[in-house]
Amino acid sequence: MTQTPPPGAGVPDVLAPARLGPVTLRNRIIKSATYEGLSRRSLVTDELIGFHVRHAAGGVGMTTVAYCAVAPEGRTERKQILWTPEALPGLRKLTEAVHAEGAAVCAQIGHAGPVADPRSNRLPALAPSRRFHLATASVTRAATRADLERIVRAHGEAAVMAAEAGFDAVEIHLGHNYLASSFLSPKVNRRRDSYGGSLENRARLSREIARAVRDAVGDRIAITAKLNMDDGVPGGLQIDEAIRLARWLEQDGSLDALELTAGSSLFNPMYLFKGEAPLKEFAAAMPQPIRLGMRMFGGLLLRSYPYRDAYLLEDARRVRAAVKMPLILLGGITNKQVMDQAMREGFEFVAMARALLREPDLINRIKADASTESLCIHCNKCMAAIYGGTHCVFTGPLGVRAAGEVPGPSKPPGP
Ligand SMILES: Cc1cc2nc3c(=O)[nH]c(=O)nc-3n(C[C@H](O)[C@H](O)[C@H](O)COP(=O)(O)O)c2cc1C
Repeated sequence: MTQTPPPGAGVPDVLAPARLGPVTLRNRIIKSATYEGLSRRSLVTDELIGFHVRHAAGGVGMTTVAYCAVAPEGRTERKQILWTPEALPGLRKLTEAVHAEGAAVCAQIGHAGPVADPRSNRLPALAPSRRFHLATASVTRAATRADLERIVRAHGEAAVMAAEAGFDAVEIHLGHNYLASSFLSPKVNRRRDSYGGSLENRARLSREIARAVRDAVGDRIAITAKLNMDDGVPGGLQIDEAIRLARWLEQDGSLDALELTAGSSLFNPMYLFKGEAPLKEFAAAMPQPIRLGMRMFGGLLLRSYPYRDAYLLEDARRVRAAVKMPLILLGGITNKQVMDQAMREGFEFVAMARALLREPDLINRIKADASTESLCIHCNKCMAAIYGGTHCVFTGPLGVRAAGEVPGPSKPPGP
């Protein structure tokens, strides 16, 4: 006689250890990249180490060092970490400190392309095609074939350095209209060569980068990519094409998992986040002349969207149905119920950003009490803090809750 499986049988426990490629994480919860704004002269600082130690001590399975650029012109701003031999000692100190807290550590690698600030970098921003962009108030330079070869190679070299520095994983940035994602976008990519036009051509750069990273490090570390499902802009990449690309990436075998994201730092940043648009705070944090542009046109760029838990789940379910490779659900994961839902729906991992900026120890609190609710209210004011040390405006730079602060009210359920 066959026994009826207990409810939830076969569904992984989000708090139990899990394999990500060659690495075992202590649980299935990943701190997703939130640009820390804590590097100096493109090198690691003690503040950056402290930031990740707090998240590691707070219970996540893996923390992600945000956006480390593979080329000087690919930094969003000049002080951002760049993969150079001089950066290695600091990165090594960081990975050792995170490991000492029992967490794994991933480095997000990429090229900001048209999102890079050319004034800060003192180099023109690269894009598929030459074009003026309101978000950076500048004209991009069309990448040459030699640029693309150099950038693909640089991703492989960055992954080798990451492995040498002790990282457990790298996450390739294929989202938010950064360089690889801007090639995917029919709106931004107007090329007539083999990198433009059909989806096969627009996807070439992303696939070459993933292949170069795999060829460079093999199975020494895990390799993931953060992939847009929808740019959130008319004429941009949309879910049907993203699904085709996810299938190709799966077939290529270059990646151990895909983290699913959405939105465009060029045209529609709030699509990434949902919730309130922190217009005033953002304008105040921007250097001139972007500040002026932000005051005048910011409302066009930063639109508010209603927030709900697991707000990317609908598109992510479609990707889930199309591929077998491990997937990381991101976007409005704030409590155990939503994490359990993600596991039930077949996602292998969840990734979290704002709720962990609000409370770096949220996962430990959830471990102690599964009914714990996040205190994050999705005001998105943390976004405006990225230029001077990313933090929650309520919690402060050290991620400390106010004395006596208690968990907030429940939010509306997700989809
Ligand atoms: C302050 C801040 C900085 C961010 N920086 C990055 C980044 O450097 N790279 C990246 O891919 N995503 C970045 N993100 C996006 C987050 O990784 C995540 O995709 C997004 O916040 C949605 O997840 P959440 O609902 O858990 O916050 C950032 C988000 C915030 C709030």
